Amino acid sequence: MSALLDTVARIRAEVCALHSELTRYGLVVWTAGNVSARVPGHDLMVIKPSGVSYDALAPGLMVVTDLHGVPVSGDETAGEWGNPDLSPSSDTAAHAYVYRNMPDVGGVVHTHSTYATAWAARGEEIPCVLTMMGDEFGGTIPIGPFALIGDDSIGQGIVETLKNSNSPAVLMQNHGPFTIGKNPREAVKAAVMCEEVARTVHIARQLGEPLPIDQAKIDSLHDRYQNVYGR
Ligand SMILES: O=C(CO)[C@@H](O)[C@H](O)COP(=O)(O)O
Repeated sequence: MSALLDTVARIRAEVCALHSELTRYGLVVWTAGNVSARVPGHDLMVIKPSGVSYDALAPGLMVVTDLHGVPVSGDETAGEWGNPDLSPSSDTAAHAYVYRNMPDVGGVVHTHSTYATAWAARGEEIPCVLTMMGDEFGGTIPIGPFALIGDDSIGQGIVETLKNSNSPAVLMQNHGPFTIGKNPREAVKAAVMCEEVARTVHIARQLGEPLPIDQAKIDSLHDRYQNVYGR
């Protein structure tokens, strides 16, 4: 049990700190965005509490839930994880559905970053017209279906859209980006990159028609960035 407690404490600190990246890169306003992480080897996840300001977050406020989004109570965890006054993020069901159905995913992020959400509002995928998109997304950033918040609907849309895609980002229609990664830091990185390319392609569109990149070249970019870059 103590190894698990240590692991959860480390992940709570990591998830808490990663929310600073959302504010640092201007991806969120007020409390509208969240990061979660899987607890490896356990049917547990750690996620931001709902409605708490980013500057008030602390590791001990991160909520531990099972993979159905149900908070794990203090009784079950020797009082170490319970936050009786805090609810997990309102997007918890979506994050939990992703962890249940995508076993390789270790982190999930949701924001309403401006440019990516503007593409989502139009229901338009972002075409792969930048080498940075080939690198990070391996193609277009797809649109997911419209889904209401609160149950598995958003999670189903994320999984259905991303399971056959290279992209770690999906723009849920009329809502905003959800990103995944093998760990929460990678999911945050995808959220940062998603907003950056959404902004750049939007600006390019104001000036003319962006040039597409051949799929073979996109595949080459993606392979290099995923397997060679930074190693
Ligand atoms: O999309 C929405 C609401 O429309 C959510 O992303 C919330 O804005 C997240 O708030 P928390 O419950 O995570 O504080």
